[in-house]
Amino acid sequence: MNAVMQSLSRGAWWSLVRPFRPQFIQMTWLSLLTNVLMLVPTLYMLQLYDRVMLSRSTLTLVAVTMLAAGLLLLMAGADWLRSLYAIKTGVQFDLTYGKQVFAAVFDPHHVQRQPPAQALQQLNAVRQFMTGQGLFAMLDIPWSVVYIAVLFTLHPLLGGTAIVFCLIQCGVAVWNQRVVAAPALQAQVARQMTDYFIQQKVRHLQTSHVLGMSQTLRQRWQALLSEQAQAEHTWLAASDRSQFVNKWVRYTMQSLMLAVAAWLTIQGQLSLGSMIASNVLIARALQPFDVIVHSWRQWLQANAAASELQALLNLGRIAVDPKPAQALARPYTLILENLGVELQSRRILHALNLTIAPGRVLCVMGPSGSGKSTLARLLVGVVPHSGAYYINQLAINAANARTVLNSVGYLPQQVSLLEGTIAENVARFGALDSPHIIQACQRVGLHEAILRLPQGYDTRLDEQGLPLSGGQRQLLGLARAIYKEPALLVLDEPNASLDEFGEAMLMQLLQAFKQLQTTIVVISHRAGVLKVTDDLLVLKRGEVVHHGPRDAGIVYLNQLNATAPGVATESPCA
Ligand SMILES: Nc1ncnc2c1ncn2[C@@H]1O[C@H](COP(=O)(O)OP(=O)(O)OP(=O)(O)O)[C@@H](O)[C@H]1O
Repeated sequence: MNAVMQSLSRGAWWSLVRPFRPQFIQMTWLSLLTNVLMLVPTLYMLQLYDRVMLSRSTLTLVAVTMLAAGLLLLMAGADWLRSLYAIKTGVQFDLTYGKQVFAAVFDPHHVQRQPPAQALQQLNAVRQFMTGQGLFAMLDIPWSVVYIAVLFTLHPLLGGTAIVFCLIQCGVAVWNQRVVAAPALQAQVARQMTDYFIQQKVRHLQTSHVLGMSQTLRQRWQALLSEQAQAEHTWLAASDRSQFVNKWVRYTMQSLMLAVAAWLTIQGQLSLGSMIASNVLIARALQPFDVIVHSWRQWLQANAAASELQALLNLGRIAVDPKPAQALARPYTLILENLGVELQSRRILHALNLTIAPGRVLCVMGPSGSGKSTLARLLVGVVPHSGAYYINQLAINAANARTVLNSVGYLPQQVSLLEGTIAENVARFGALDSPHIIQACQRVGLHEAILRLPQGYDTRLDEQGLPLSGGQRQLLGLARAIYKEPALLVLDEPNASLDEFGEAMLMQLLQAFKQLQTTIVVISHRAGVLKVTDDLLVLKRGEVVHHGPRDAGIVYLNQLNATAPGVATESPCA
């Protein structure tokens, strides 16, 4: 919690809103107009008491009233225009930062400091403050000076008293910030932690229930909830206390101002009209401070959100709109030179030197945790590395992988289907190219099963891939990988959930893609894949312990299994 609070930097808010300076300047001008025109009711009142009442002229009354009504209409127009500008600026803010936040949240090379939904909520918090009353109050503060100047023209004592009252109101605002800031942030962080806990755990509802974890999870959640309730109670109590003090100070000051004006009137130094006008003027002068005190909570949230957002945007230094993919000519030859991968300060892959040729199937085997999946992710460009990785002599790195790898099919170990229709998932959420979608599903033997679903290819999947079975989800992941015949196909445990028919289909598929000169890398614990394998790579603790043609590899694996069982779960010769 402390870390989050320490990360707050004062400059974050301004650096986020700085691009919108022109709009703020326009709003400031409109604020000037609104605030100057807000003097109209006061001046009107003065005219009525000090001129119309004395002259008893109906014509003057009508003329002054019409002038005041016209000016008030202008004031309402300026205020309305200011609100419109604020709304427009909010939309521009969303358009400017929305894309960047999305890109940063979806950048696989950065460890996320927060869940995606939270980043978007933070964007909302900053935008809401930018377009709300709190910001207008800040723009109005300089015009309090104008009201004080008018009070000075009525009587220097009134002006002096107003300055003292404004300073007191500022003091209350600063005290308010001191009292409320820390509990507000603690409450916000506590709420985020509770929400995050629920979001994460509810995904595995059934497993938690069956394994008897529900009760322990509930206890943990209750502990978090009670922390949140405690933090919110502290915050709301501090906030209510400060609002009460603020209200008391404000009303007392307004009454005192009236008392000073009344005393000056008794002394014959002030007219009756000026006495009433002074009460209106001090209310106007203090109003922005009052709104700021009330909006303090919102301001703190927006400021904290701005700091978190800025940190996120600095992390995600990736192109928001990547350049179109460079056309890498098929087929792909992959070359890894002295390539290493380090994740969270641990060496996962060591000095790999490999050439992976097209039109051949490379099978990667090795014990659990030996780095197979990391190698797969590296080949599809989502893992930063040292050393060199080339495709057809073009160097691939974490920064350019997205724009360079234009034809990749990847099936991760956890299939990771997205919420959406079957067709959308196969087409990778791009334009729905029905012939290719159907072709991919036919190739993996899923087409008939999809047609048997009431809504066929339009069946919606949830984020766990339901209503498809485990094997069907894996086949759908495979269909998504082979969609539009990629030049590079990386399959991580593609047969883990497949029955013998599924496995036979997979062999046929790999044969077919070999004919298309596809570069194929398959990670598997199961020996079945070896039937279509050309080359075998064996990893152990992140190092290549064997790389070469399949048959020599099988001899090596058999020897290894005899001395250290478990390199391949099944015996390759079985
Ligand atoms: N994002 C990560 N951050 C830190 N360490 C990681 C990360 N991903 C993987 N590792 C570590 O890298 C090592 C290799 O993991 P990897 O998933 O590549 O192994 P694997 O050979 O595919 O294992 P399995 O056969 O069990 O799937 C493991 O020790 C794992 O803890």
